[in-house]
Amino acid sequence: MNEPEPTSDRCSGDDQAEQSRSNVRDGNVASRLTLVATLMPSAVSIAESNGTVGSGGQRGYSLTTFENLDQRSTDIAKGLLAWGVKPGMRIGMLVPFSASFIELVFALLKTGVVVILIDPGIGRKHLVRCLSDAKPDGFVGIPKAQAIRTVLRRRFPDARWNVTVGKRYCWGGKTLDQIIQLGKGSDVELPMIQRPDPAAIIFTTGSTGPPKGVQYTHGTFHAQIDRIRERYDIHRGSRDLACFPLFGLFDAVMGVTTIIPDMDPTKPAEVNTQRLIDASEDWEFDQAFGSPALWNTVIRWCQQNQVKNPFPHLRRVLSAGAPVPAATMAALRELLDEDAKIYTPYGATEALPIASIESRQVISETGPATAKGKGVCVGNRFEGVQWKVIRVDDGPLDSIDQIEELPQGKIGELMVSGPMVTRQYVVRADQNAMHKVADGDRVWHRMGDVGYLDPQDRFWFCGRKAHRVTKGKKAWYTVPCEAVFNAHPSVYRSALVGRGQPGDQQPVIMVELYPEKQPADEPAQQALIAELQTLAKRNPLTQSIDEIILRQEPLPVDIRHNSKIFRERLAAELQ
Ligand SMILES: Nc1ncnc2c1ncn2[C@@H]1O[C@H](COP(=O)(O)OP(=O)(O)OP(=O)(O)O)[C@@H](O)[C@H]1O
Repeated sequence: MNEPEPTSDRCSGDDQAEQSRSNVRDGNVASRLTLVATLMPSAVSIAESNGTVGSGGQRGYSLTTFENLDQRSTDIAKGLLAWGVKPGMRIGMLVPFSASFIELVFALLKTGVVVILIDPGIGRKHLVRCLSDAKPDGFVGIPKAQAIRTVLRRRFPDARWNVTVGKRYCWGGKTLDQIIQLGKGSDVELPMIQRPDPAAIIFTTGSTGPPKGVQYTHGTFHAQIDRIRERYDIHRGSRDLACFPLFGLFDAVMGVTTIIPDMDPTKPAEVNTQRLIDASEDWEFDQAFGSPALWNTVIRWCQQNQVKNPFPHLRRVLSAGAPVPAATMAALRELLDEDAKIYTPYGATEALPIASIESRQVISETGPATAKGKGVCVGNRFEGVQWKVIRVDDGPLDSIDQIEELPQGKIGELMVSGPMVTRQYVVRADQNAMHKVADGDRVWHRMGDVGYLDPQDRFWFCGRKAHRVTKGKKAWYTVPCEAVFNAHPSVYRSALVGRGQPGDQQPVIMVELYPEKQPADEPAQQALIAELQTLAKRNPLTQSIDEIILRQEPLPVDIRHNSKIFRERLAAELQ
């Protein structure tokens, strides 16, 4: 079960000091929660809006202290072990993001099982397929999820350990209450877990093919937590508005209060901003984590309602998963305290966090370069990350001897290594060959992103490797080319797509206009296309792009970030 890990994944000096100071018993990432619970037992760990509103207009919250969270997750873990669940089994989580979700994930980690985590935002079809491919030994799920699991039971032949969070109907297994009772009455010991032991399988978004199941070890989580805490200077006692569910898990082990707002986390663009403002009044949160889609909605709402300072205590905004345009950053800054910082971490499910940039740099320096087609600067590396830009290759690269590292400034594909970089896919394991490069003890992960490094060792993202358009030796990259068209005032967003087979493609630009800028008739449409063609001709990056299509419908994007354009679908429309 213990795979070899690079030496850099071992405890850092700080970790060791913290571990010995606090008697953290093992390498289980959940042991950090136990440590926090001993340091600040009665502090609020999770405040979850419960949908009630008092006579004075205040919203009701269900509160969980760190001690409660630690104790209940231990009871559940012991109950699962007493029932017969074994470390190393794979258990799927089918509980929507909530205090209960956080508690259950810690419980499963304490049990030593491998938690299968899937963002429901990836859609029903992908969800069932991913879960089935992960071959779960059981599920922890709400009644609705267990009912669906029962109907689809042939897809999950090994799923025998099923816990229902709520009322159990005709399907087997136990209820969560029964598990807690079992745990309370049991003297079973929690297993000793080491950092290289597997902790979770987390799925990618599936922007470039079906989602892949990434194996996280406890060490991966430790590295993520340490790097995020250090770089963003996060301290115990902070209060985080968690609009991006998984961050609630990190908050708990950092001693940060998680405030779960009244919103559907799978639809961030539909957030009700007034409810976030209410949460700010109630909790004075100083940190918030959300996707760019969420911040866009917040900005628009505040502008329309002339709300000037919606979150007066907020000092740290983390916006992850996709680039945040300079204009969005500037608009968000307008709403925040002058000292507030807005960070955009860069990374992928397989490797997070890799780099980060702060809004001031984007607004004053890198954003204008992005608009000219230089790519999106995602910032400099987190400590412990190593990266290389190598010549683009569409095939596997088995070992480090097969790569060709490119000089600074040249566009190639990015590969990374470090303790936060996962070593393998365990679902769609065939993809390991395409993404992993062996280098002695170390494994490099090929991000599937193209771009270049600048003289300050910052990475400039130029798009996905799979989305580049090629003709002979010539390549067009999505982000730089699209930026040229996005600069036109009528264009909301655009997508570069190839007509034909890779290596012999014609670049085509598909354009989504602002709704109010739709041309009224055919001549107006032709005039707009001509303007865009002139814009293309003026820039060496795009001068060979002749074909421009104005789409009537919006470009297809992922729901999770509302920004990852499904270019494969568009390409299929063209063929
Ligand atoms: N700050 C950022 N700026 C630009 N792009 C980003 C940023 N952060 C993440 N990304 C993009 O998101 C990708 C990682 O996304 P994720 O792990 O959710 O899966 P995916 O790559 O979209 O899906 P799949 O691998 O299944 O195709 C990165 O490789 C990069 O392309």
